[in-house]
Amino acid sequence: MITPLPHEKGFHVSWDQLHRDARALAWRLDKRGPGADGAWRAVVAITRGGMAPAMIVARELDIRTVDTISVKSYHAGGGKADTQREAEVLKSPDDAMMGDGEGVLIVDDLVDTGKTLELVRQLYPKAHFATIYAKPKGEPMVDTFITGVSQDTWIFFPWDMALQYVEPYRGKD
Ligand SMILES: O=P(O)(O)OC[C@H]1O[C@H](OP(=O)(O)OP(=O)(O)O)[C@H](O)[C@@H]1O
Ligand SMILES: Nc1nc2[nH]cnc2c(=O)[nH]1
Ligand SMILES: [Mg+2]
Repeated sequence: MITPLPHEKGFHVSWDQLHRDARALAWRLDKRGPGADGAWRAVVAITRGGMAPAMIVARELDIRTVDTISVKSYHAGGGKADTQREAEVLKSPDDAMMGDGEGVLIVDDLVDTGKTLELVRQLYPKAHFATIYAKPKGEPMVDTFITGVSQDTWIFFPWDMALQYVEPYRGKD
């Protein structure tokens, strides 16, 4: 996990916005599969952030075969922001279903440095990689995305946030 602290800007995504963007991603992918009919064989979510987007994409495209891959990323040099990021697979999707990934849509919420997708791409080179959001460093790793944000932006997802009271701008003295 990269901490949000060094980031200049925050991009706050509501459930409503996420739903609309995930639908836009699904519509962009519709009939773009490798087969003659353009259908996709399966959707694979990169947990955990890819699960809600993958569910929405699978629903829009009427895909019932859904699996997950769990990737944990960490800083190789002990958690410092300037150290190399590494990634490791903790749980794999069904091997027989995946093959080399052809016809499979692999979905994540965002690509940042691209380390997570780089690892999954090595395993399933023929899969199609889709994210809702993408930062410039990670863009070469993703085939389809909806919204680009700058590298110094931290994206806040609705599952990481809660509504809370804020003091009025003109408070009592
Ligand atoms: O392009 P990268 O630099 O690899 O970063 C992108 C990944 O980081 C976040 O997941 P995280 O590993 O924090 O786990 P989570 O999905 O369980 O929140 C995000 O959901 C992406 O999967
Ligand atoms: N929530 C969240 N997780 C991330 N993991 C890597 N980059 C980000 C980001 O911008 N937001
Ligand atoms: Mg993730």
